Amino acid sequence: MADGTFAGRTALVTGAGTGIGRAVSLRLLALGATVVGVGRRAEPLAETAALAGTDRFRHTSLNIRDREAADAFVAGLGGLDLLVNNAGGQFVAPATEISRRGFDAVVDLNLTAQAALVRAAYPGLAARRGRVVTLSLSAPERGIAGITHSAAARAGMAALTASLARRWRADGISLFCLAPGTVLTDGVGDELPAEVLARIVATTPLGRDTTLAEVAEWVAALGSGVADAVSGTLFEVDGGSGLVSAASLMGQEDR
Ligand SMILES: CCCCC/C=C/C(=O)SCCNC(=O)CCNC(=O)[C@H](O)C(C)(C)COP(=O)(O)OP(=O)(O)OC[C@H]1O[C@@H](n2cnc3c(N)ncnc32)[C@H](O)[C@@H]1OP(=O)(O)O
Ligand SMILES: NC(=O)C1=CN([C@@H]2O[C@H](COP(=O)(O)OP(=O)(O)OC[C@H]3O[C@@H](n4cnc5c(N)ncnc54)[C@H](OP(=O)(O)O)[C@@H]3O)[C@@H](O)[C@H]2O)C=CC1
Repeated sequence: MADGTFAGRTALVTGAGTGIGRAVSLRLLALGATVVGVGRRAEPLAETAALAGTDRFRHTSLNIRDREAADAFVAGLGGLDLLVNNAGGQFVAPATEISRRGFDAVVDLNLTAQAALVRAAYPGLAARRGRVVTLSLSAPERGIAGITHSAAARAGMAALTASLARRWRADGISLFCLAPGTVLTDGVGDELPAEVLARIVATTPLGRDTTLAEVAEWVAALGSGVADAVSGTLFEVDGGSGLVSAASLMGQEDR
């Protein structure tokens, strides 16, 4: 992306204090954007701010699952050029061991709360002919044993993205999902043991992880408008890992 691509543009990045959200925020800032970063914890956001070293990064503690707070916050932003729906995640467990509350928590985080953010951002996005990029998982509609709750939620978000793309095209709004392969963040390291992660990376057809820089560049590109000839699409930038059974990788195939 060329320097200054995002000059004068404002992006909201959820989960901006860590991993992918931090890398995306720093890339957008480098391209000239004003970035509003949110997450539940203040400390990681402050660390991103220190790394950014610019007052174009504004940050606030916000739990996106707190619907009233999230709606009010997004409404207060006004015009919005880009929403990066990055805050998300799950826990690995056999489907039969996921409690009702556990299922609901993961679906709330990865579908309901994200959808509500997109809805809340609609007036601001329409005012700027903006874009939405939602971080997802590869081929969720094919199923991912071990994280069945998350696969269901991500497939729902992909369907919502496609549905809204049809209608919101008239407002000049484009929406995308981006599914990276394994990105070696602290977050994924907390979720999966190192040997499982190493096995997943080794069996990825491309034979490597997806780098933070690659994910950040893809988000920036989709957010910039270069892909506006399409909308509603889920892009798998995963080295082919979506072609390999996540079930067998995670040892959850029988549950
Ligand atoms: C091939 C696979 C590749 C996968 C690639 C994906 C990578 C990533 O996604 S990287 C992101 C990494 N970070 C995360 O995933 C962390 C995300 N986790 C969370 O944000 C939260 O843990 C949560 C949303 C999943 C749950 O939040 P919260 O509502 O605060 O949860 P509670 O602690 O109140 O628990 C609610 C409910 O869930 C049950 N539960 C929680 N953890 C587990 C677990 N490990 N196993 C089973 N059940 C779990 C918990 O027990 C509660 O249920 P009840 O006990 O019935 O009350
Ligand atoms: N790393 C990987 O291999 C892959 C990751 N992804 C997806 O990419 C996204 C980012 O992943 P990654 O950077 O690796 O993981 P992280 O765990 O580092 O990122 C999750 C971020 O979301 C924030 N967050 C979580 N829950 C909430 C909430 N309720 N409200 C506000 N913020 C919240 C967290 O901050 P805080 O705790 O302070 O709220 C954290 O900054 C996730 O959606 C993940 O599922 C997809 C495919 C692969």
